[in-house]
Amino acid sequence: MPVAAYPEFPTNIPTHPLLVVDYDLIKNGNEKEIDVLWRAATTLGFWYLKNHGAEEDVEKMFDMGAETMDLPLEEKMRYEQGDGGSSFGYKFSGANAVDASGEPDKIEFINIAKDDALAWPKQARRSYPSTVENRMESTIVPFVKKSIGINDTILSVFNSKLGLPEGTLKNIHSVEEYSGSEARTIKAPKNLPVGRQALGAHTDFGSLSFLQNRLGGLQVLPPGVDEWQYVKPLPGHAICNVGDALALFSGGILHSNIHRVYPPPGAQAGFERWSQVFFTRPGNSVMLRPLSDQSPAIAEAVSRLTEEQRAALNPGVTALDWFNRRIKNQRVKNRTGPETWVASRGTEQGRV
Ligand SMILES: O=C(O)CCC(=O)C(=O)O
Ligand SMILES: [Fe+2]
Repeated sequence: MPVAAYPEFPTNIPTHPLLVVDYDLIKNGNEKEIDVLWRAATTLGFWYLKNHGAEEDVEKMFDMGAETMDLPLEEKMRYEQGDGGSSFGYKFSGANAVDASGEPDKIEFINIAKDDALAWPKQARRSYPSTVENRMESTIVPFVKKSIGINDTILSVFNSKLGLPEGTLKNIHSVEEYSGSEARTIKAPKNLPVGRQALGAHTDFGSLSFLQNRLGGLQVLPPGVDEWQYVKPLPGHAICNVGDALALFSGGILHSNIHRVYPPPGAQAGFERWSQVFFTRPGNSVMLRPLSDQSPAIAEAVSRLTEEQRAALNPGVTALDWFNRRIKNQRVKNRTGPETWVASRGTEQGRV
């Protein structure tokens, strides 16, 4: 469980400064703040979000995560996500590869489907450990609803900036349709060897990620830069980022950036590292493609691309297929060789 006071992020380690976006201002339509958000989303694709109002919900999710990870491994394994490409449920440490050599990851997490949270007390997709189900009403449903509200607001800003007909992005991320949207609580053990990847380099599969972490370890490889850089956690600030689906829908205008998780730097390495994420992903049936027919700005962006880039933005699959392929090919159990890693890739464009 996150502790009250952690050692500071070391001052001698370079970090990548993210733009800070004030959610309150965004919600109130402040044009200057919307421009900051747009700049962040179309350059690195990562930004800090303050005044989002979800701090207490996130703390409770961390408590739920601690209760869940404290269960015996045998009990957690009854809810494991499996090797078939589904994400919901528990993932044990070492289930996924972190690179093309098949080196296993060092994190465990619990993924809870937005569909299960919203259907509660009915079961929509699957069952979860008692520590999850006992906190569904008090902790998970409020966190999921708040995260959906925040990500929907951001999607509506992108919708208008992209010149899409009103409600286009909201409709393809409809809460009614089953989707890969989920809450994830992650635990990485303390004292990992320096330089050992806890979570391999990746772009996020879906549209928007709303992330909270307390210790360093998250790194980004910014466009045009060859060195990985830490993103420093700031108290009270979420870290938000664009995922692959939005990059494809927007014809590459919105940027889904590669990131990974290393052990926390300096004295922070001696502590368990916890993160809490909500991933907004498109409805399962939605085709991933640039929405050029609905936005002159997207059509224009696509017209400037090379044939190869255009093909990469048109994978010809639904969100569900995209998502399943990426998850399935990450699993060490499904690995045949480096080609399995390649098959798990999204919009990284060969950068990992
Ligand atoms: O733990 C973190 O800081 C990042 C986690 C992440 O990138 C992910 O779960 O996709
Ligand atoms: Fe990620």
